[in-house]
Amino acid sequence: MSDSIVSLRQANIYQGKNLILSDVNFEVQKGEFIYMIGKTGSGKSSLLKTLYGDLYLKEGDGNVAGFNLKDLKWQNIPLLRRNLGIVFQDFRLLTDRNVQENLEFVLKATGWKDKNLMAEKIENVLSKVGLKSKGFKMPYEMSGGEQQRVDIARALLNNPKLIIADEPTGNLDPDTTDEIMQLLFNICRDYQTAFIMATHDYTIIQKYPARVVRIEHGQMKDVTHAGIA
Ligand SMILES: Nc1ncnc2c1ncn2[C@@H]1O[C@H](COP(=O)(O)OP(=O)(O)OP(=O)(O)O)[C@@H](O)[C@H]1O
Repeated sequence: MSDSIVSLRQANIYQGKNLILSDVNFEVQKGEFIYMIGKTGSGKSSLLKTLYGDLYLKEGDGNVAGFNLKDLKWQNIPLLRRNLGIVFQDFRLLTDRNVQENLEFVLKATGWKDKNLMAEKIENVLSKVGLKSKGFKMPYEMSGGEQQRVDIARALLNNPKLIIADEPTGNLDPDTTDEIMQLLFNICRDYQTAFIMATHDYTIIQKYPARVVRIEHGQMKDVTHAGIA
């Protein structure tokens, strides 16, 4: 079986009629950690949205976790998302529900029914992110770092092959950023989960080196060995 989790070939990425990125060729293998850098407005989010089916791939070929982006029907988008984890800068937790209920909400929405299995799974992902027995907490009772851990736990619920993280440390102080980066790298190593992480923070990349792609002038380039400055 192929270990390719993402494959884009000669992909052109549009926002409406505007061509944002052209001729993108991008491969991600199982268990790979990749940083995506680029100035504000360069097209990072547009690319990530294409990978999780929020933007339609009009030109070129694309495959993500076994789903062909080119003939992805809207009915199949939830199925694609079930194979991915998505982590945002602003956590996006439901503020009127506790941690347990936030996670249960996602499980139910993705077809889980058995109460005991759901409780087991929730305990399992919370322990993976170091929040065992914190299920009763409300989001507003938690620090930014803890909320980001819940967001990561939520992304892990369906054992994704790929986690897409759009600036996951953007709202965190340097110490908490460190904790979250260690957590992401541990998940990548222990479960062979691939990561694509958009970031503006080059100190993270220096501290936790991995493959780097840069989005610039409507193109994507692999700059891992070229330096990031
Ligand atoms: N919904 C939209 N409709 C039309 N154009 C959009 C839309 N979203 C983004 N764009 C445009 O697409 C281009 C790329 O934006 P995108 O959000 O992908 O950049 P980015 O690199 O993720 O930026 P940032 O680092 O600020 O998040 C920008 O010119 C932006 O104005």
